[in-house]
Amino acid sequence: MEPRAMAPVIAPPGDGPVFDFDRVFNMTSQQASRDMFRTLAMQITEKFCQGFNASMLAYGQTGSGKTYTMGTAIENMGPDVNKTISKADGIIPRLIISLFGYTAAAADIYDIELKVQYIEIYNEQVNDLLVHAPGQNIEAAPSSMGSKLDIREHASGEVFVEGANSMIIRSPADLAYAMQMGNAVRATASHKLNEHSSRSHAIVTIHMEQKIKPSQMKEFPKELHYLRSKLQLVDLAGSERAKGTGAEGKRFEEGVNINKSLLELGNCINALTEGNRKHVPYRNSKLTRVLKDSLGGSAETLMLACVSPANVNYEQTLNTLRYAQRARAIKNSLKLNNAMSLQEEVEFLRAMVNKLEDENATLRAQVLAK
Ligand SMILES: Nc1ncnc2c1ncn2[C@@H]1O[C@H](COP(=O)(O)OP(=O)(O)OP(=O)(O)O)[C@@H](O)[C@H]1O
Repeated sequence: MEPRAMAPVIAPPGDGPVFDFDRVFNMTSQQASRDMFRTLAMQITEKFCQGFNASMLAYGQTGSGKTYTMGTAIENMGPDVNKTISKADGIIPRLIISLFGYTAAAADIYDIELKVQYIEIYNEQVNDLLVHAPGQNIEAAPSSMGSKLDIREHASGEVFVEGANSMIIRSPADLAYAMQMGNAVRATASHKLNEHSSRSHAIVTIHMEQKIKPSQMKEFPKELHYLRSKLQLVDLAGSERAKGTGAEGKRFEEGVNINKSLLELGNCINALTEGNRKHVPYRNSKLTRVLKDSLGGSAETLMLACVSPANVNYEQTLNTLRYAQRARAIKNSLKLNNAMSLQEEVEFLRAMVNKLEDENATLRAQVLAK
């Protein structure tokens, strides 16, 4: 969220407020445009692959295009993602392609492990969306849907969702499958629970661990021998005015919880921009607890503000722009995640020694065979 060069300025006609942003995409912007891809997908993929935490949040009123732009609703991605990507596919499928482009290019240098988690926060409850085993029929009724998961923090400050399933991903198809599974579970639940898919915050988290290959140890400085990073992709629930919606019962409760969590997110943003980092109220909602690492932490964070061009939505648009304007003022300090615990370091070195011994044995066998 740190300011970058060349911020375009938009202003409503007359003496209305003026907002500045890093980039503005208008109604003619295409998902596939290089600009959109470079600014959104590539920028955070690059940081993530370099070993920094990264995150992207889509904020805006209901129906403003958050899911469409993020590409959370991956539908048609098959094993060969490059061939199946379509003009309308959003950021996530494009990000998957650049991510696997990197892992292929770095395969001679690092052993890379990727894992994905997919959760939603609905009515202040954290639900796991990866509830099926890989390969299982994802249309089947999810067994553990509705289980309440807890958010915890490691001593290092790293936030994690306790008990959330992690799927190892070895190919773009694995990641697309995980997304499709999560979406199917969300859709099943939304059928049961009053269309809640747009009433919940959806969070995809990708963890990457990179361990240098023994043969490359001498080529790279020690701080690049081990990298661990986390990428969070967040499709926030739609912000809505409470008054005038006529919502009652469950719908009203959902609205209250969405507004409360978005308000708490706004409060954290305010505290961070006021420089009062000791009293950032992360603990006031599940959403802010999960996003603690990404907000005001050591992550590269990008907020996407989705707005409607219609006059009737002027007030909502103004609110979204104000929200994004404040978020933009947060200054994160990027930090490389290359620290290992003593135990991890011992295991890492042991694995290196084993690999070197294996390589030596193979070489010796080859020499003897000659
Ligand atoms: N740039 C766009 N081009 C074409 N169609 C779009 C675009 N943005 C959104 N849409 C369409 O508008 C509808 C609403 O968009 P979307 O579901 O992405 O909104 P949302 O902000 O995620 O809503 P909610 O808060 O309810 O989840 C969808 O049918 C989507 O396909």
